[in-house]
Amino acid sequence: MDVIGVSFLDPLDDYELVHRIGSGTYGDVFKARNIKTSEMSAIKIVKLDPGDDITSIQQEITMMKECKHKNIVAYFGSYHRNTKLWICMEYCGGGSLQDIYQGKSDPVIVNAFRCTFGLHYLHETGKMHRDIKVPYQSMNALRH
Ligand SMILES: Nc1ncnc2c1ncn2[C@@H]1O[C@H](COP(=O)(O)OP(=O)(O)OP(=O)(O)O)[C@@H](O)[C@H]1O
Repeated sequence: MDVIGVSFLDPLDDYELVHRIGSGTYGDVFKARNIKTSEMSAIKIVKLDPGDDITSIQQEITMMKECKHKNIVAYFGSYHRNTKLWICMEYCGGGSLQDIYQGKSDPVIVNAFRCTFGLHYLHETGKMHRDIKVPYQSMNALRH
């Protein structure tokens, strides 16, 4: 079973695991530090057993690799070592977009996010605002 486009080197030569962030469908996700650059990373570690269907995980890797944009989580690379697949990506410490959407985050973040809905409205109505400000008050659920 070969996952395409992964390294067979030891990921622990490049990354130091800091702590476990959580777990998802495929395995645990760890916060990690790049040993050379000190850059923080999130690493998904997936246990692969012989005969496992790797189609979905391969799709996830391919999708991450293809998406290169400053506002999309960056893909750093993957390793297949022993029976584990390590998928390394940019660490996003701000919580999930769903938390922000539901107003469960820092008021500045929630309100900055709310502003993007305002921008959408302005663009739809053909208007441009050149001095958007972020309010710092209510934590009501977002209106959109
Ligand atoms: N790049 C990241 N930076 C910070 N935390 C992350 C990152 N990717 C995942 N996490 C966190 O790790 C945990 C597991 O994420 P994972 O993507 O494996 O599963 P999920 O999104 O919770 O569910 P599913 O596997 O069904 O998509 C979640 O708490 C998630 O917020």
